[in-house]
Amino acid sequence: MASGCKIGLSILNSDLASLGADYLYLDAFCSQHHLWSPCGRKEAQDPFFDMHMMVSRPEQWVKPMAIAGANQYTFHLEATENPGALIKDIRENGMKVGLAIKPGTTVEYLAPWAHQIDMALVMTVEAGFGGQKFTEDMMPKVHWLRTRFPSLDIEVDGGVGPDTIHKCAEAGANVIVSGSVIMRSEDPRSVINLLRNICLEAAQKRSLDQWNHKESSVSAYEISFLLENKNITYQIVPQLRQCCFSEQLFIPVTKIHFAECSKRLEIGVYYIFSDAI
Ligand SMILES: O=C(CO)[C@H](O)[C@H](O)COP(=O)(O)O
Repeated sequence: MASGCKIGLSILNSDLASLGADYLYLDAFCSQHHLWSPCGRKEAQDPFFDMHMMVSRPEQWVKPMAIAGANQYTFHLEATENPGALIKDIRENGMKVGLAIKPGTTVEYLAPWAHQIDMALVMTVEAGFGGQKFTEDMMPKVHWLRTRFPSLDIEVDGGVGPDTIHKCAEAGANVIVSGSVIMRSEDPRSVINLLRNICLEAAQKRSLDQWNHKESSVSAYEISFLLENKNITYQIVPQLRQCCFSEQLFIPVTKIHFAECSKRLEIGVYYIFSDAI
C-alpha cells in the first residue's frame, strides 16, 4: 500500500511554516526568468518541503530548488516535453519526484510515468491561487490511479478541507494538500488532525475491502504444520472470519498468532493473516 496518510500544509496564503502538518507544500510560480516562491520559517524539526512547481520549463529550477533544500520536486506533466529526462534530473539532484496533472488533463497520460515517480498529484482546481472550490469530478482520476498503482502516493490539491476530504480519501488519495481551511481556522492543529484521521480511516477501510474481496474468491483454506511433533491443521473459513483449530477451537482470524508455528507454515497463507491483523 501507499506509505501512510500525509497532510500537507499549503502556505500559499501565509507565511507560517509549520502547524503540525506532515509536510509543507510550497507553490512556486515564475515569470520568464524569475521564480517566486513563498518562504516559511523553518520552525519544524526536519521539515519536508514538497515544491509544487506551477511553472513553464520546470527543467530550469531543479538545481536551484535542490540547493535551496527542497525534498520533493513536483512538476506538471503539461509543462514539459520530456518527463523522463526531468525525472532523472530531479533524482540525480537528490529529490523525490512528484508528477502533477491539471484538471483538464486525462489521467491516462500520467500512467506511463507512474512507476518512476514517488507521487502523483491530481489537481482539483486550476493551479494559481488558494481558496478555490473543490472539483469532485476529479475523483475518478484518483480512483483510476489507486486501482492500478496501489503503492503509489496519490496527492490531491485544491479546495480540500473537512467537508471534501472524505471524497478524496475514499477515492484513494493518501496525501492531502490543504491551505485556506487550515490557515483560516482558530485551531489549525485540530483541523490537521481531523483531516489526517479521516484520511487514515478511509485507508483502513480500503484495506478491509481488499481483504473482503480476496475472501469472496475462496471458500476455505487449510494449512497444516508440525508443532511439538504434532500435526496441527487449521481450517480457515474467510467468510466467517473464523478459524477452526483442529476442529475444536474457533477463534477470530484476526487474533491468530503464528509466533510459535513451525517453518512449514505456508507463506501465502501467512500473508492473508497479516493483511487482516
Ligand atoms: O496549489 C495551489 C493552488 O494552485 C494551492 O496549494 C492549493 O489550492 C491549496 O489551497 P486551498 O486549500 O486554499 O485550495
